[in-house]
Amino acid sequence: MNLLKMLLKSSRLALVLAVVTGLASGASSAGLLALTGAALVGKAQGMGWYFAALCAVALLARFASHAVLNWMHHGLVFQMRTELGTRMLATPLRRLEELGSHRLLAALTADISFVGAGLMLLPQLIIHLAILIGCLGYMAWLSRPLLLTTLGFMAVGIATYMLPARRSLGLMRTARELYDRLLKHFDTLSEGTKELKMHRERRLAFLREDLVGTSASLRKVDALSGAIDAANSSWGMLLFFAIIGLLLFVVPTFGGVDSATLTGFSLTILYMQQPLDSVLNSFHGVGQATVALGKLDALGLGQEPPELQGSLESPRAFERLELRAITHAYRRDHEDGRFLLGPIDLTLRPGELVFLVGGNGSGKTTLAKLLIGLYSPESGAVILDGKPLTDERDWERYRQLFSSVFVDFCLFDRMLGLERQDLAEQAQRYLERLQLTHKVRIEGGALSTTSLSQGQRKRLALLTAYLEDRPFYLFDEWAADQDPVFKALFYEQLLPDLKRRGKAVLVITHDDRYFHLADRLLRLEYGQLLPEESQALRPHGS
Ligand SMILES: Nc1ncnc2c1ncn2[C@@H]1O[C@H](COP(=O)(O)OP(=O)(O)OP(=O)(O)O)[C@@H](O)[C@H]1O
Repeated sequence: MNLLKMLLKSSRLALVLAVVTGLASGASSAGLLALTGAALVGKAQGMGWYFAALCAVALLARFASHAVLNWMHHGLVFQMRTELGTRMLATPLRRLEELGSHRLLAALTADISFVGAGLMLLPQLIIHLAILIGCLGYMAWLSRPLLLTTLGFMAVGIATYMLPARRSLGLMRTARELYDRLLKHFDTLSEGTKELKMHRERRLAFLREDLVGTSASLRKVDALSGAIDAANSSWGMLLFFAIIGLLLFVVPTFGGVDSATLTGFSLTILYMQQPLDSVLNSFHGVGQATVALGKLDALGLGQEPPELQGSLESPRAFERLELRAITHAYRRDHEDGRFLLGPIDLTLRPGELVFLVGGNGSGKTTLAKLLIGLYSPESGAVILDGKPLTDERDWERYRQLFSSVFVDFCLFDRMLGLERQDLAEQAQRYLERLQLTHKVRIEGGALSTTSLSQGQRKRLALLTAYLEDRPFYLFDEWAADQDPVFKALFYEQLLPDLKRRGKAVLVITHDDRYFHLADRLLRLEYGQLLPEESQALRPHGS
């Protein structure tokens, strides 16, 4: 039902067109069949032109119906891909992290294609059901008692079909869960290639227990569900031939039915074979699409709120940014493992160079994500220039204040969204400053390469941040991969330059030999911000 609603919502006109042309195709084929039947018993003299005209209508209608269906299918897949991508980006980061990339990938690939294929089946299902109803009407006109016999057989067929079909649907759900697990293994396969290659036992265990194990379970479940559907479809066809057998071999022995009626009945039933076969076979595809749609719903993706529609002017500066008693907790199954950050009170201003330090797992990155609006605080408030952020429009504008480079940064090979007159010259200047001119060129707003060492890639991420030219810069252990010379350049020249330009800069770092360069040193311990240390107490040199 969900599928039908979705289809009606997204392409009502195309659906109507597909059904109308499909019905015209079915009706003209039925007309051809009726004429053939009449001709066989010598009742269609002089109707050759009707036959030719019906052939032309059947051809055109069939072509139009398939063309509309094809166009509709690709339109729907396009629409789903676009909508899903947009909705993923409108979903809170925390939710996306909880889902994991494998589930998102499964949705973007498998679910979209199953839903697309299932939606394609629906118009055909409607057309074929209409043709079947039309045939039943014709049969009622030929002989009511024979129709009742046929309907009796059909009722047995439907009843015996439903039970295995439900089992098959259950198996499809299991298969879909297994597919999620398989994609997680694929993730491991690509991310852990080095570790798997270097350790034979680990590799064999991974292949045997994870990849092959899940893959084999999936094959078993898929094959069983396919076999049930095939058996079901064959059972339906068997009943169908049983009806023909009954008409041809049993009914004549009772007498009372003329040969014209029997011929008409048999031909109609033969004509029903194709739509009936198609209806029976489509249950598998519709079942898969229903399961996929359920998975897409279960992702719980967000929608772009209405307040974000239309133009949105980004703030170019701020005076004072306050975090007031903000908290964040990572929820886990066991409360023992729960990490709570905050409540945190913090005020930051332009022109300040602030270092955020603390042990591994003390909450620095979490605080950074809260600060720049990637996570929403569970309690407390973020106040920008005296005004607390309330709706999504406030938060979206707020996020435009920041340029950030996280540890797991993404390097875009094009300067997306950075159209400016002097972009190329500026980028060239920064490339020189970052000592990358011998490696990378900017060509038509794109980087000539991103295949570089990790330290060089981080410098390119810094280049993008420079070009964004926003009022607040956040670096999460940026210098960790830099050589000592460039590390010194970063702390002693690049950061002070940003400060001189009036930028607020927050640097997450473990490099204690540079702590003395910060205006303020914030220290986190087990999710709590310690009282700020005075300049005199800071380590100077390691
Ligand atoms: N995605 C997540 N899901 C659940 N818990 C998380 C997640 N990310 C972090 N945590 C937990 O939150 C705590 C703080 O993590 P966070 O990454 O903020 O620490 P950090 O101070 O930046 O550490 P490091 O110096 O190692 O980068 C950790 O104890 C970690 O277990």
